[in-house]
Amino acid sequence: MAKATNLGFPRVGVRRELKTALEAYWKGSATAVELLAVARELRARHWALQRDAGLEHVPSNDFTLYDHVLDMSCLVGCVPPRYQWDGGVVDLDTQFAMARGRQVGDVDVTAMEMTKWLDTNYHFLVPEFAADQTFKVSSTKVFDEFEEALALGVVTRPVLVGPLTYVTFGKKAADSVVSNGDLIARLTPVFIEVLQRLAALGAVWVQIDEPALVLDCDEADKAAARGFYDAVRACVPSLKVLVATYFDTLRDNAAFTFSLPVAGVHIDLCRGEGQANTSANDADAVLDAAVALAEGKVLSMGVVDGRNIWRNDLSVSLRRVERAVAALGVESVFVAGSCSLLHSPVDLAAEGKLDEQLRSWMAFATQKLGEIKALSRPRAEIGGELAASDRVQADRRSSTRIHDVRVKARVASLTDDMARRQSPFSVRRAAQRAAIALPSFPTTTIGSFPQTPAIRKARAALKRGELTEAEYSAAMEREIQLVVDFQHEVGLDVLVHGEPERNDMVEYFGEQLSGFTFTQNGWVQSYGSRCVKPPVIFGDVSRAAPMTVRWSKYAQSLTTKPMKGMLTGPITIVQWSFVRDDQPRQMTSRQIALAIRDEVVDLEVAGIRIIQIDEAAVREGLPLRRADWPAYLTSAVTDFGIAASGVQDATQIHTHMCYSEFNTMIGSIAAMDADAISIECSRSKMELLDAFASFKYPNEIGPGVYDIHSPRVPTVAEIVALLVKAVEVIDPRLLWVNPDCGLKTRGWAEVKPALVAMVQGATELRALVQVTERSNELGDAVSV
Ligand SMILES: CN1c2c(nc(N)[nH]c2=O)NC[C@@H]1CNc1ccc(C(=O)N[C@@H](CCC(=O)N[C@@H](CCC(=O)N[C@@H](CCC(=O)O)C(=O)O)C(=O)O)C(=O)O)cc1
Ligand SMILES: N[C@@H](CCS)C(=O)O
Ligand SMILES: [Zn+2]
Repeated sequence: MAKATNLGFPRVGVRRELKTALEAYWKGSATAVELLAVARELRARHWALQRDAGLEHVPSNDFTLYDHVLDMSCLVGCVPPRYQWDGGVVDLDTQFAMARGRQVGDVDVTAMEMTKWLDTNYHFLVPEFAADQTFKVSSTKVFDEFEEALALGVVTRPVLVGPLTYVTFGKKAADSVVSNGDLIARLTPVFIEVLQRLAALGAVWVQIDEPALVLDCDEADKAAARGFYDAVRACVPSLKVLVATYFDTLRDNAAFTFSLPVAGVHIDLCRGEGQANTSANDADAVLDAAVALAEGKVLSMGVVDGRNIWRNDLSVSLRRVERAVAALGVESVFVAGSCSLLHSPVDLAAEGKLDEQLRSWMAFATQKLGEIKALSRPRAEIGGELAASDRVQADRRSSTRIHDVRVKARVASLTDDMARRQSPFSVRRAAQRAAIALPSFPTTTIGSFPQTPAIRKARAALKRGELTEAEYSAAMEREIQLVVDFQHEVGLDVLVHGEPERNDMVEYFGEQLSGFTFTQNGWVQSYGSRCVKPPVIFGDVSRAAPMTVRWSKYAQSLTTKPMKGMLTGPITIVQWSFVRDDQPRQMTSRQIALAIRDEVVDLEVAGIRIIQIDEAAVREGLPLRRADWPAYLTSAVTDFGIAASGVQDATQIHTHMCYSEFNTMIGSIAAMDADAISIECSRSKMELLDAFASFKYPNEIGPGVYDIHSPRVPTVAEIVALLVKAVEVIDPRLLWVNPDCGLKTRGWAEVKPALVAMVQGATELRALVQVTERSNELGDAVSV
């Protein structure tokens, strides 16, 4: 009936083969040839899988060794000067230096900035545009991979990040007056050269990803994008271009997008309907509007959710496909995932231990290929699939496992004052200063310490039944002792237990909360070789028993210094889980907020005086359209308040957020009213602090002083320079000193010197800036 197509497939491999190969290469235990062989094998496997599933359009260049936006920067030769690129083809080690920084011999370069890909937990490397930025074709990857697939008998649809999106998410040098339009114009001949070469190699279709079109778009940027697509049409008329949009609907950009001179447009028909962070969009209305605009074009229908694991309701989706086919004709409709399947785990068949009923409700990337194919076929041919899908949907709807009347009653009985601390910040601050003795510029870390192979081995052994619970606990307690000893030795002021017992900051809580289930191999790439296994929320959430108290209590027993309790907040748990799609996300996060509140109160009762509730993903969850922000932010602030406000004034609540631009939501961050917040700042050289400074953020703040996502060890001078920048804009009495984020991805060899440098930096700052606290009222501090 219609064409079965796909926008992108996960790269890591069902057993995270790419991760293993990359990390071996970085460690020096594998050669580039070995790494590239693994990559080639993965590509071949994934192309074969898609071809064998019957897909007619299979993507290429969706694979990457690190990040597809980094690949674009290499393709167009956008390599910042600090990498001393020779201007030829960007080689492997230059690419990895851009991704991770490099510190070898005399060479010491920082990595490029990394940030979230729209509202996902995937991180991309932010393109950097110099004032006089020029572009030229500087990589052969997209051609090589097209030819590689061709040799295997698959004519693929190469994928490129579109110029509007590439430029929108890039960063211009501070001294630059170049506009997005200028950059798009400079990129146009480079793209045309690439597209001409692809056409010459035999490409029929090319997919140009423009998720920027689901954002609030500038008219000038849209005009520049039109100029680009006009030029492509004129210069490469034989190539059919599919403009792919996803993660939200096009709304006021729909008419513009469908008016572009391209062969097809892909739209996301899964966001909205209770899944996105947006006000619910009626997918039928979105589809009807698109069909009306798609005259003469292919409409690619993103009906299979690329960002969740629930099985598709084939009856609902098929009706939509049939409506589009009736209006546009069979040749003009593609069936597809809503976005690249990059955001889904690879294969449900790799799950040996999932509860059978829950498993029957799920589909991972491999299963989604089957759903796409089924939806492309005539109704008469898929009777069996439709009946099975209807059974699954009915089973899920009527399951008693989903609903818990006690949880619903507790949410219904919430009152406004449960979301507010007892006293305002200035009163709490006085109580906290009396209860917790700290120097000026107190030093702390974000929570995790290196997750060493020994820790992971112990956990794997526990899972296999080779270690008893008691043996595992003893091993984790030894790790905690080690981490506490180290923090004493270095001289940190507020200690952490190091989170050795956690596989992941969200999955760990998901494993202990009712209403969640979790997978064995449901890995999804987060950045580079780093993956997460998002837990699955299938029902009402509650806390069966304390989750972290025993570890924090044990850690506190080892020291007289304050031991910070460590929790993950409700918005982050929702954002980094696969979320139920049968109720609004706000209801799910409210239930989790109550569970976290109980844990916070239990930590306080256990003697923990500082408790951090990580809301690392609160910015990432911000809806893509401004119109949807108020509802999300109001709910997020309330959830945090509910989680944080069960404690006394003297208990200090911290929060932590990473990789975010905060300008857009600084008022809401202030309204969360955490006593202290730590944020990522160092890759952006404290630029992110500007939002806090210009807002006059009222509470305490710890701007990250070194980048933990890079193996590079910072110098004391660098840290002091960043801190001096920070005291220029932030009241010094409010300033904390901490890294950007948790240290779990680093090794001790890097963490030790880095934290020594950080504590030394704080000491030097104390000598440079004396802070006198004359009263509890802020605004009259003296800094010299
Ligand atoms: C802070 N960040 C996080 C994000 N999202 C999360 N869900 N969690 C986060 O912490 N998003 C933003 C940032 C940056 N993103 C990440 C993402 C991932 C990591 C990371 O370190 N991932 C680890 C995997 C962590 C994990 O689940 N570990 C498990 C399983 C370990 C394992 O691989 N076991 C082996 C056997 C081990 C052996 O025998 O030696 C196996 O199963 O094969 C655990 O510890 O138990 C990664 O390595 O990718 C960080 C930041
Ligand atoms: N407490 C967590 C926060 C990461 S965002 C950690 O330190 O890893
Ligand atoms: Zn973080």
